[in-house]
Amino acid sequence: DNEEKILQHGGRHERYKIRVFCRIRPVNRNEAAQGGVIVVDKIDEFSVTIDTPRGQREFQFDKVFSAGASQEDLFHDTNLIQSTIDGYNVCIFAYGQTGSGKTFTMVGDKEQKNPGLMPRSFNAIFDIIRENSSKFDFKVSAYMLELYNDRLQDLFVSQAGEAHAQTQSHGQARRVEIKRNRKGVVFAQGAETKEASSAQELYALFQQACANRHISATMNVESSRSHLIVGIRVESKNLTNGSVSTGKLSLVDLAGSERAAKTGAKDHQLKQVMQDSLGGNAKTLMIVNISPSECNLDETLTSLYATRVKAITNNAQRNVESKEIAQLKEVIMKLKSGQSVEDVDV
Ligand SMILES: Nc1ncnc2c1ncn2[C@@H]1O[C@H](COP(=O)(O)OP(=O)(O)OP(=O)(O)O)[C@@H](O)[C@H]1O
Repeated sequence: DNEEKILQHGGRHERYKIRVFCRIRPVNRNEAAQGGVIVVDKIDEFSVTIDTPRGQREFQFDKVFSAGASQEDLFHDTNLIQSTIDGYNVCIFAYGQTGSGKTFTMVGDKEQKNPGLMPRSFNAIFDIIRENSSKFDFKVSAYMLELYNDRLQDLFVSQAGEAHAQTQSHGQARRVEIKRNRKGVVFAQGAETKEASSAQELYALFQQACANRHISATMNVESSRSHLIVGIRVESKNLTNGSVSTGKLSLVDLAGSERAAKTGAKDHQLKQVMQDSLGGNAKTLMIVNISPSECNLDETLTSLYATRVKAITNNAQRNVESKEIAQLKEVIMKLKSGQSVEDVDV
């Protein structure tokens, strides 16, 4: 098991090494037109070599996917959906230069003939829910954000809707801010959350969110400058003992890394979004996407050096609360909303 688990405190905490996958995309037409010289080679399941003018460099990963690897292969090896249901913070993100295959990996192609990790995760969440519905009550909700020029935009609020809301609130734009709760879990305060009761509903929410992006995710040069953040909360109540656990799956399609590096100083919000994923309490998987071609050699090397984070260990922690605490919270909620609290509640 490459998760390198060390159980502590009755299984509530585990040391979790951040996993890093490397995915090499196929040569594209543009690269073929420039000669199509390939400088990247997957030499075994865990290693890639890069031919540079100064000699060959070798990089190690938890897994390497060559140009022939399918979307199914990649999703199969991520293996983190059960953890989300079990109450962990899980983060999967794609890193790499513009055009290296981040969106293909996370979302898939435009026609969804080859769906990526997001739609596959949506399906897997509801498959697991269906299998366990006799023992647990589940609630799935999502928020979707775009981070553009260091500003967080709620993708469930259309820009037309936002303009209307600003008129109503005397020009005050609704703000989404990244905050951290007492357990250290990062959340997007002020972001609209929507419930979904099937994978299809979740996908429809995702499509609605994409329609509200600043720039369409395909074709436009500008697309590479915005980060897409999809957050999915899964709350499960154990029907036998009443305990409640809340897991969060964050799926992040980062902006092109070469631009992120150039505007690095301004990316404060991105740091907060990612802070519980890197060195925090999440189970994190980073996928570094690279081009195989000589013409992208410099960016490929930069990406590979930048993602050598194998030493970072997270303290993954389940978010479970006992039946008693869950009940107390319910009582407090009722009191706050002015309802009476019966003896049986406590
Ligand atoms: N593994 C792959 N197999 C087939 N096609 C791929 C693969 N990876 C990427 N592509 C294709 O290459 C093109 C660029 O990929 P993609 O849009 O995913 O790059 P990106 O890293 O998200 O770029 P940007 O930073 O500009 O958003 C797309 O047309 C995509 O379909």
